[in-house]
Amino acid sequence: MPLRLPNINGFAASELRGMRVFGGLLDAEAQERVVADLRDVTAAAPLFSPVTPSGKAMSVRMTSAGRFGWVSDSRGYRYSETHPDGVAWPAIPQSVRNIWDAVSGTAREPECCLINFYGPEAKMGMHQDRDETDFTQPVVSVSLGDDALFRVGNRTRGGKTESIWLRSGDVVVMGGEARLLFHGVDRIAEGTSTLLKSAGRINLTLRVVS
Ligand SMILES: O=C(O)CCC(=O)C(=O)O
Ligand SMILES: [Fe+2]
Repeated sequence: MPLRLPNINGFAASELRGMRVFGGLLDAEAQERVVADLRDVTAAAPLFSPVTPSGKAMSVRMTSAGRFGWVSDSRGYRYSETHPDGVAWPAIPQSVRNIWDAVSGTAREPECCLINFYGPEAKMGMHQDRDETDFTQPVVSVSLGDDALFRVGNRTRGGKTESIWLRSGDVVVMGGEARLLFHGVDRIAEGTSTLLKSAGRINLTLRVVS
């Protein structure tokens, strides 16, 4: 996929190793709309604490919206059409789909909106997003709530990395050459945002799965 640098509503993307970073793409009202819509999602598909295949509890809590949700347990990491409780995932809210439409640069629709909730102590180790079928399709990440120190590495594990703080309303497109870069979250800066009722951060990742 060619690397496009769109200018959306006056927002020029900055770049981090080919990831496009739209700083402050969502204004306060847009952020509040998304958070309100996410409350409906988590009411139908509650946040759960995933366990890695090796049996370690992840520090983030998660749930999903869309046809597929991402799950992890002793059987491995995978996409599933049902929540661990057995229910279908709720639809991806329109407020979230609008973000995808603005920045993804693809005609495909997102099939999964993974919702990660980071408490003040949560982090996410360096990983690639590679449970999807088509790596020409981007992953779009939306940050809400407290700031997060986001680290980007290389296409193989290890090597030099670069970090940026992601703030509430920032949107990152991991596409093209940057689609398979290792990335993770080292820490959350507690109390840097008042968007959420409690301290912490929500990150959404929108994905084409099939
Ligand atoms: O929280 C973030 O900014 C990144 C989340 C992520 O990499 C993932 O869910 O795969
Ligand atoms: Fe990821």
